[in-house]
Amino acid sequence: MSDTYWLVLLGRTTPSNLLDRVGLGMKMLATDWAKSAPQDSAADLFRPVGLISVRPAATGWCQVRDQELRLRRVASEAWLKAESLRQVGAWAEDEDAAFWLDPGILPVLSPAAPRTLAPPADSPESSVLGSLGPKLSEEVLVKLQQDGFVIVDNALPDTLCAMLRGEMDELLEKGQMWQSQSYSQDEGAAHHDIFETSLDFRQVRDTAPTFDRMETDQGLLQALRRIPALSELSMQHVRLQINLGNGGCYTMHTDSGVLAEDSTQVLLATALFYLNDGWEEDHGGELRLYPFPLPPKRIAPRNGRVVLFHPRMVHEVLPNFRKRYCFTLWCAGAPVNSPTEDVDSMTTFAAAAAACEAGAALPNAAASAVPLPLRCLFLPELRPLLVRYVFRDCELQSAVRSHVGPEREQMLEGIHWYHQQMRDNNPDWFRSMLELLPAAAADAAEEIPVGPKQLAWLMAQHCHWWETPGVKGRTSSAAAETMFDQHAYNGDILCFGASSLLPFTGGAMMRTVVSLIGEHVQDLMSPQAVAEATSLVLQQISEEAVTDGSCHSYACSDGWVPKANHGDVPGSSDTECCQRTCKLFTCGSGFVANVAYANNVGASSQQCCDKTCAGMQCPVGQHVAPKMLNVAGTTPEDCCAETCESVVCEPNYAKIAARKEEVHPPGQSQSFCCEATCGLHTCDAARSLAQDPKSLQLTEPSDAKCCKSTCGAFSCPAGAKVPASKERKVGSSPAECCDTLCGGYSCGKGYQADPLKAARFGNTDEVCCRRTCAIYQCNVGWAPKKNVENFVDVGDEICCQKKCVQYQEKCTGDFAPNPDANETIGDTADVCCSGTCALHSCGSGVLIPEPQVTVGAIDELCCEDALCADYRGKSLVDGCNALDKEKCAASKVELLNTRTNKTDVLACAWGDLDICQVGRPKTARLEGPSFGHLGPRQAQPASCV
Ligand SMILES: O=C(O)CCC(=O)C(=O)O
Ligand SMILES: [Fe+2]
Repeated sequence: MSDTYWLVLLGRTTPSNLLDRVGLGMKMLATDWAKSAPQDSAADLFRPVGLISVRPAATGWCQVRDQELRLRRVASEAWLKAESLRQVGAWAEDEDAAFWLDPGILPVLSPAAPRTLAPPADSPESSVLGSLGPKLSEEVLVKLQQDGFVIVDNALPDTLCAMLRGEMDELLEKGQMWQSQSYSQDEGAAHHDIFETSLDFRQVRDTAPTFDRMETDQGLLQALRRIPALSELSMQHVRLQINLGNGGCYTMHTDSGVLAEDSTQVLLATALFYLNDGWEEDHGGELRLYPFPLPPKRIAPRNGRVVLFHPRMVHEVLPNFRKRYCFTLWCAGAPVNSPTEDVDSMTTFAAAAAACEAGAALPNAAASAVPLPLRCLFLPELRPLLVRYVFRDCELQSAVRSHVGPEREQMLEGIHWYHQQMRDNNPDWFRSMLELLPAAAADAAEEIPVGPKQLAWLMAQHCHWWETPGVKGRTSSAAAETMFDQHAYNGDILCFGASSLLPFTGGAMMRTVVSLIGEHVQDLMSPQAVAEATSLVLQQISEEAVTDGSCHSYACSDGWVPKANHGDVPGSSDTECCQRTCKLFTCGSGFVANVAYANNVGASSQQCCDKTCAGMQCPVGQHVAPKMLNVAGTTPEDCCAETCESVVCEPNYAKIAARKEEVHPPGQSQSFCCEATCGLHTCDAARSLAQDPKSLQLTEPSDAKCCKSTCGAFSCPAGAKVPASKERKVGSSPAECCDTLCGGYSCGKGYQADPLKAARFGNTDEVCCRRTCAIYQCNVGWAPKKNVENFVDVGDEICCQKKCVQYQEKCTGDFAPNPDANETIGDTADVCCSGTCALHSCGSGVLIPEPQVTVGAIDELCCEDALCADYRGKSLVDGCNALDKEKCAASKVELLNTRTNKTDVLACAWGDLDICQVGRPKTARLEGPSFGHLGPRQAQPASCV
């Protein structure tokens, strides 16, 4: 295919001879276009007056030199309708004075041409998202603009990703996130395992300072503003999200809408940032985009990856099995005043297209040139509707697996109803064509003749997700308006003008399309052209039908649809010409019919039915719920319910073994899974029965199963008896029931049986026996007595004899205490005390004065000279000693009697020892004066004291 294209110039003057210079085919084409061009009036006829060959420049735009235009103008004078030229392109203001043609007006099979982008701005300093700007290259932005989405890897450095994960973890931990809901907070169903938050929730800004900075960060906005349609981007809204796994996922949805209830700030771009280190396939959680008419696209949530897309693009998150981090920047323009009309809930494509065009805020008014309902293919606002129809099964499955809670059923009913409405309210041919587009778009786009592939390709190329605002003189989309501008439209070989019908007839499906839209074509073409076109098509169709005996004229029966190449297949029966639809199929076991597939071609359970829960492998402790056995379901959440296995029975109830694997009815886990045990049974006490502790876990309680005889009914052997405490106890043996009586007990050594205790319970010496002296321990002051070993009533008096230590205090009078005898056995003064001199009889001399004071029993201690009494108490007794014999007799000595304090005068006399002595001289030795001491003195030499 050549890169050179022809611009047809229409004018009101005679055709220029310039046209002669081009080939005949091209001239005919131009003439055809001119015929179908709308005429201001009959007199004011537009004709093709010139052709300019154009070649797209590197930017994708086509440049037509001013010089060349001028040349044509000179040559053909008034041939150019300036306004229409302005409408298809823009006059550049630069000195080149070149005219730039929007690629939208080029023949539709031309390669896609990107728009020019604004030049890149300097990356903002200290931007958190600073690393992102350089990644959003021209190529990336162009791709985004065309496909409606783009994936950018390594957009954020690993260190930043780790830090952001940390802040998100902290938010979750501190209760700063809410459970995600689909649709709206009030009426939506909960998304299980997903938590979200935004900067204005609680203390999120303080806890997550890096995210806080992101709100005003220019890194992303500045790059996106290079796309003309996004040049007004002014702010971004930060949304954080953690998915805990367990299959948590987001249902299919779009992000389009307004940011806050009181504002009409419209979202213009969504940026999803992923922070999942080490993502692997079995972690799940991929994003699935529906860039219709392109087929759905799965995108792994890899660390540092950013996915940019149009908020109107339907998307979902597939079941996720690991903690998954994601944050979103929703980019919006300045607030606008007129609210967007809600076309999202409409079910008739044609009506929705009409509503779009009526809504002042919607840009694609020019699409009205295309027959309804085909117009909605070219109105990006309606893409979500088309996606919801084509991927209706996906939408239902997505809603099932992503929600929990009682609202889910209601929601599913709503979605199902919506799909049915779409089916009922739109023509079959259009719906089947819609369904062909994604597969067709996935194929290479080169092939001709024209069919759904090209239509899909046409949509993808020329109906861009974002429209270019602000092109001179225009209020709506450049691409769409150009595409459907009447001039361009009528010159477009694919847009159903008379000459464009033929290529479609190559395929039977498209022939159907053409014949069905025939009536609409009338709106666009002169009656004559329509008549020609229609007869041409019909002629060709009938020729084919007649000449080749093909299925073309065969109408399929109910439940059958034409084969893809219907017109080319020979035959005249359902089996030859048609394919069975699921409407005729009866689902096999393990499958259940789904009305949504009724019109699908198919004749197998896989094609026509949903799997029921019957084959589901439920997790441990769960089983397929009986009510789900014949119901569609693909996840354990849909299909499984708790079995008795995981139920904990209340006390005195036991699990019913046979029901372990069974699912219990909701709210009846106890009554269904558990049965009473003997723990609940009351035994018949009147029959001396009591609960058998071993039976507590037994089920089906009865006296026979749960009770045993009590000891009250048992007779113990001699010497034992049932104690009162065991009377109600279960038992029937001496060991269980009987306690020994003392009468049956043999006392140990040192003990004697106590007859008084014979009837008492006991089996110890202490309880049953009396102690004998044999084991009696005498107290201090007592010593064991002999021959009393068998005495009972033990005590010191009986078993022991006194020691002298007890007697000491009685050693008085003529006796004195004798500690030496303390340990001696005895209880008399003779044995225990010391005798004093009072008890002594002197052999010579006389007893000393106060003899009880002195312990002793010999003369030396107890006796003194009889004269001692005279001398006692006298002093200076030696006053005679120095005198000689003569003086002696004449001398006297005065003695002081200290007791009486009287002085005695005593004569000296010559004594036997030839010394002068006082009085009657004696041999007794007189010690110095020492009188008056008290207390016993023992072993003192006898002296006069
Ligand atoms: O988690 C994702 O990948 C997408 C989340 C999303 O679509 C949303 O929050 O609107
Ligand atoms: Fe979303």
